[in-house]
Parts: sequence; structure tokens; C-alpha cells
Amino acid sequence: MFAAGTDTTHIVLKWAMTELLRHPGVMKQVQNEVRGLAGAGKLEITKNDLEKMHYLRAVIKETLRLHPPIPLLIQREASQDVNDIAAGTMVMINAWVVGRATTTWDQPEEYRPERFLNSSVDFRGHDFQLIPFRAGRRGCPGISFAMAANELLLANLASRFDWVLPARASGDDLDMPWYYHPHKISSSCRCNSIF
Ligand code: HEM
Repeated sequence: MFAAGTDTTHIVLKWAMTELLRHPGVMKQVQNEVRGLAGAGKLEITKNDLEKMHYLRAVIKETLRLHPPIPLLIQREASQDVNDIAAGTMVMINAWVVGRATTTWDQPEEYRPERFLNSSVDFRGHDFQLIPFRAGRRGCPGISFAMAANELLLANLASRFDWVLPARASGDDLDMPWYYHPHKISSSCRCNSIF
């Protein structure tokens, strides 16, 4: 329970912070929303404030789409024949690839939280294009806790601090090609098999 709930949650926060540093326009919008809605000078943002913060929620959804903390979910064994899957087969679903499928996402490699603003796509239901928590009966039971923790932490950090990278580096200096352009990585990389 501790492993399922702690690593996953802080990984989302770290990715959200990384993406905000790479996208100053998104960072500005989060800060405007958080600072505007919580009220100037408010020291601590609470759960009640969060309900109004739609852009912040979209930022976390977009982060989960591109950076699911458990990219291959947990493997499951088919208990009966289903379509082409024979009973007894171990099934692994690659949520990382699902979140970047060009068949369901417009410009999937772009970090664009706005895509969730006028969209009903959510990870709680049966929108199978967004499954960082899996879906259905065996999905993650900690979704609400994870979302509350991430929203509260990110809102408080964005409200109280202006973040900058050290030594005047820009977001583009962050070295993360593997996460965006796996095809550019050497074919000797042992991780290529998952793509
Ligand atoms: C962003 C944060 C989190 C993500 C992305 C996440 C994702 C997942 C995923 C993908 C599974 C496996 C579902 C499957 O493949 O069957 C899972 C299972 C689980 N998660 Fe989470 N989780 C998160 C946070 C949490 C938190 C905060 C808790 C508890 C407070 C929690 C408790 C559990 C438990 C107990 C299971 C096992 C459920 C079962 O086997 O039936 N998770 N989670």
C-alpha cells in the first residue's frame, strides 16, 4: 500500500513540475489560476479552493497522459478466452503508448493541458485512451487520494514560489529526449522493446 501510494504520487508531482518548467506559458496560467482563485496573500490552499481550479486539474491529467508512473500497469492473466486472447495468457498493457497514440490524441507529443478543458475524457471511467490507473474493477483504489495530494501540493507550490532552473538554464536545456523521442535513442538501448 505504501509503495503503491507514495512513489506513484510523487512521480506525478515531479513530472508536472518538470513540464511546467519546460512550458513557461502553462506555468503562468497555473499561477494565475491558483493565485487568482485562492485570493491574494492566501498562505495555504485548501481542498475547497481546488474545486474551482480546472486548469490545474488539466495539468495533472496531461502529466498523467504523457508520464504514467506505472507505464506497463500490472500484468494480469486472462481467466477465460476473450477474442484472440487465450485463457492463461499473461496480458500487459502499455499505458505509456496508449497515452501517445496518434489514433486518439491530436499531436500526442505536445504537452498541452488545454486539450482536457472542454473534454469529458477522464481516468476514472471507461475512457480507454487515458488509463494511468487502469480501469474497471481492478483499477487503482487510490485515485481520489492521489489526485487530492497532487493537486494540493502543486497548487501550493505554484502559488507560493516562482520556479526557475539553476544557472539561467531554460526548460529546453532539460535533457529528456527519451521521454519524447524514443525513436532517436540508440537501437542498443535495452528499453526499446517496449515501443
Ligand atoms: C498518481 C498516483 C497513482 C497511480 C498512477 C496509480 C496507479 C495504479 C495502477 C496502474 C494500479 C494497478 C491496476 C492494475 O493494473 O490492476 C494500481 C493499483 C493499486 N493502487 Fe494505485 N496508483 C496511484 C496512487 C495510489 C495511492 C495514493 C494509493 C493508496 C493510498 C494506491 C493504492 C493502490 C492499491 C492498493 C493497488 C492494488 C489494487 C489491486 O490489486 O486490486 N495507489 N495503482
